[in-house]
Amino acid sequence: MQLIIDNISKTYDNGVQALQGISLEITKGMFGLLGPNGAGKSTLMRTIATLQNADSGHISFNDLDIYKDKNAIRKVLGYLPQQFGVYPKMSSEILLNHLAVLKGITNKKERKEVVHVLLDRTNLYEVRKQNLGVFSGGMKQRFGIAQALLNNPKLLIVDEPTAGLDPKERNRFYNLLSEIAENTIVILSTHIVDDIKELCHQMAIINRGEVILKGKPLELIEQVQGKVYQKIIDRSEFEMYKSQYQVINETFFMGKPVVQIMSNSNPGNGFEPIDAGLEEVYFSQINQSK
Ligand SMILES: Nc1ncnc2c1ncn2[C@@H]1O[C@H](COP(=O)(O)OP(=O)(O)OP(=O)(O)O)[C@@H](O)[C@H]1O
Repeated sequence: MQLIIDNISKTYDNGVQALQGISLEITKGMFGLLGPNGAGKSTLMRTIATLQNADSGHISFNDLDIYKDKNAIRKVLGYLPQQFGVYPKMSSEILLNHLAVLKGITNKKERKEVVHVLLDRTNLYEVRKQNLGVFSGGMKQRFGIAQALLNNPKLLIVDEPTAGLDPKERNRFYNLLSEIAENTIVILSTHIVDDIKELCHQMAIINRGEVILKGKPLELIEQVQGKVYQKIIDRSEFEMYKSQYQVINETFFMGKPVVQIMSNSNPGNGFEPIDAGLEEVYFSQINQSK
């Protein structure tokens, strides 16, 4: 199973270059696409989902050119968009049943079974008669996954699904996604570093429409380990540190400003080495590509 994204570019009518020569090879399992707001994640997700065309480049799934045969790809595709609206006065069972009809499950008995299996799998079976309007954010997202799984997809695209979920719901959602990823390609777009850390065996960071780093999270972390230092400073000193060091992040520790830098050797001057993780990988890339 393989999705190949080859040199995809897209400029919107207003002149924004949302994607600039994106190339990625994605295999079975969970792939994390990480980037700040406006990086181009949703544009790429919609493009893969065949909801909009790229200006140039190719995308193929298992040797199938997705633009040449959009229907073929739609048969094997599940998609949870960033803004997923539900009918608030409908129950999850009824709406999922309607959506199943739209996806072509015409046999009533089969449809009922599929709907029940999916509600059960997303932990919504008990609340299947409740109106979607009273669902929490996490429940709505799980319903979003249930509808995306209706056609038993081989490629599942989820666009920023964990924003706004509390830690418990986020964990529950991670469990669901990782189970699906056992035999599916799942592309998870997110600006939340923890999502990638917990779930993905392969990842890419995109910024301003370009892939600025790709690889396996653990290997990328290894590359920065031993090179990140931090120091509590005075707020007024930020600019000075920025001019003297390769600052990757400005953060806080118990309300005090902390500056984090990259350095191949110990910079001294009160800086302490830190155990670098994916966050440091992310910030070092994003801030370098500014
Ligand atoms: N339909 C559109 N018309 C014009 N510009 C657009 C359109 N959609 C997105 N853009 C612009 O393209 C760029 C990439 O947007 P996109 O939504 O793909 O980024 P994103 O990484 O998903 O960000 P976010 O997390 O904020 O959704 C942004 O500058 C955005 O303003």
